[in-house]
Amino acid sequence: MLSRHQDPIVAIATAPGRGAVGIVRVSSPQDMTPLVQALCGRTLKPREASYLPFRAEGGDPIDHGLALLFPAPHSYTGEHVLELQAHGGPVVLQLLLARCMALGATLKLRLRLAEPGEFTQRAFLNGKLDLAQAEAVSDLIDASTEAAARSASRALAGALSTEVGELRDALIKLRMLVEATLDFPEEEIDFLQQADALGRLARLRERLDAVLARTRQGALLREGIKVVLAGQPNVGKSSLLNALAGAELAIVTPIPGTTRDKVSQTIQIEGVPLHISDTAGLREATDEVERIGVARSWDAIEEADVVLFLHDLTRVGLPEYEAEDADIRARLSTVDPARIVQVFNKADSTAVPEGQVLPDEALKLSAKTGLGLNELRQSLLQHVGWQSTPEGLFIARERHVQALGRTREHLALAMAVATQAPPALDLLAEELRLSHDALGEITGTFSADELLGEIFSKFCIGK
Ligand SMILES: Nc1nc2c(c(=O)[nH]1)N(C=O)[C@@H](CNc1ccc(C(=O)N[C@@H](CCC(=O)O)C(=O)O)cc1)CN2
Ligand SMILES: Nc1nc2c(ncn2[C@@H]2O[C@H](COP(=O)(O)OP(=O)(O)OP(=O)(O)O)[C@@H](O)[C@H]2O)c(=O)[nH]1
Ligand SMILES: [Mg+2]
Repeated sequence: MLSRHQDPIVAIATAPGRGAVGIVRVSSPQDMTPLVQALCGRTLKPREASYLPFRAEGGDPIDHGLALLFPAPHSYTGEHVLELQAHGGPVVLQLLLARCMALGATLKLRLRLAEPGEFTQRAFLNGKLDLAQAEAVSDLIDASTEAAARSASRALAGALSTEVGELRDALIKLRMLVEATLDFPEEEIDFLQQADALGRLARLRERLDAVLARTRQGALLREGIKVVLAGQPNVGKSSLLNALAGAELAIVTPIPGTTRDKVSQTIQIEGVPLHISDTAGLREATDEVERIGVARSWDAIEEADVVLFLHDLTRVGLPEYEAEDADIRARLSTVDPARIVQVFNKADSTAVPEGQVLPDEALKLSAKTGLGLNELRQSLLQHVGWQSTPEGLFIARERHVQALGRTREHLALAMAVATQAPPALDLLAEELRLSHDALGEITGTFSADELLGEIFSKFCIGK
């Protein structure tokens, strides 16, 4: 039975709507000469643009455009690819698409509409791209900042894949040593001493840590961070959101309890997306609407990467104000302190109470004048471990960070086993296998054959 991955697929490749040029693209594992002949009225030279009419059923042209044939395997998908580059009107492109589908039926090609990402999926299945590169294609298209686009392009060119590949090669060498000792005990390979397996493990983990750190940066750039503005009513949360966003997004009034719903906006600092939420001031709510708003504030705090706990400098020290702040502090005690940043707002005001000593790490700023906002921005980036635009940054995903984390865990377990005397070789082999599996998830290239190939190419099995 033919799998759905063997069906020819077709889609409009360009964005919907009007455009100067629009492309309909077909990818097929089978030769496309009959389709090309019927549609273009002639055969095409490989990888050469031909200007010709795209013919409707009766022979009339749907449009005149450029046809391009990329014979397999030298195409984006690794299959035969036909591109019809037409005028970019939505109706023209729909007609071309429908014509391809109709010809597919007549010629019994099993041609169907492509699913989202299916051309790139084929590129992955045919080894044109690995999984991390395929993901980078999508990240490049979705990039909303220059930094994101540049780093997605680097990932597409294989920056993450290369790093992972180097780790994988080192891991395979280690596995070879251990598996060989297991499989050929008569060889009496004392791999621990002779091959310095422990040293190799330690070096591998060091390299892994370096890749993990860079991958985290890449993931930050892609996923961004969730920042929540929290604190008593009237401390200036909405004013701070507006100041950071540079727009009047949330309503600001001197009336405590102005904000009731969560107001969110994504801004960027040094290309890192910050998803900022302004929330209802935290207090014992006086009505049903506010009560729900405050409950949402707490939900937002739970989910945040960073909580900006805002205070009002003009009121610090006042007994009633301090009592309210203490209540909030008590409830915030369940939140990891590393996620909380203390911010004292209204530093522009002359009414700052005398003799007030602020915590060392606290930030003083003014949402009104913008004083201290740059320090806040830097502090936010620092808080999530952003290192100012390192050269060669590649975009990455939380999935990659997680996979590298699991790779590291199994490596640490392997090290623990290897340090025992005598080491339990089967356990060691298992932890290394699990580590290798986790690493392989990133590029999607893991296969047992690869490992066996390495082992048997280096050892003389006939001995
Ligand atoms: N018109 C058009 N532009 C496009 C694409 C496309 O499919 N069509 N792309 C995609 O959506 C991107 C380019 N990606 C591509 C990747 C590989 C090959 C290709 O033909 N590869 C062959 C030959 C390589 C070579 O000549 O060096 C190969 O891999 O063997 C084509 C496009 C962006 N621009
Ligand atoms: N002097 C001074 N006043 C400020 C500053 N920031 C905010 N305010 C004033 O403080 C009052 C409350 O500001 P908001 O931004 O609405 O405060 P909030 O924390 O969102 O209040 P709720 O929505 O009620 O929780 C307004 O009158 C602002 O003009 C500041 O930096 N300096
Ligand atoms: Mg508000």
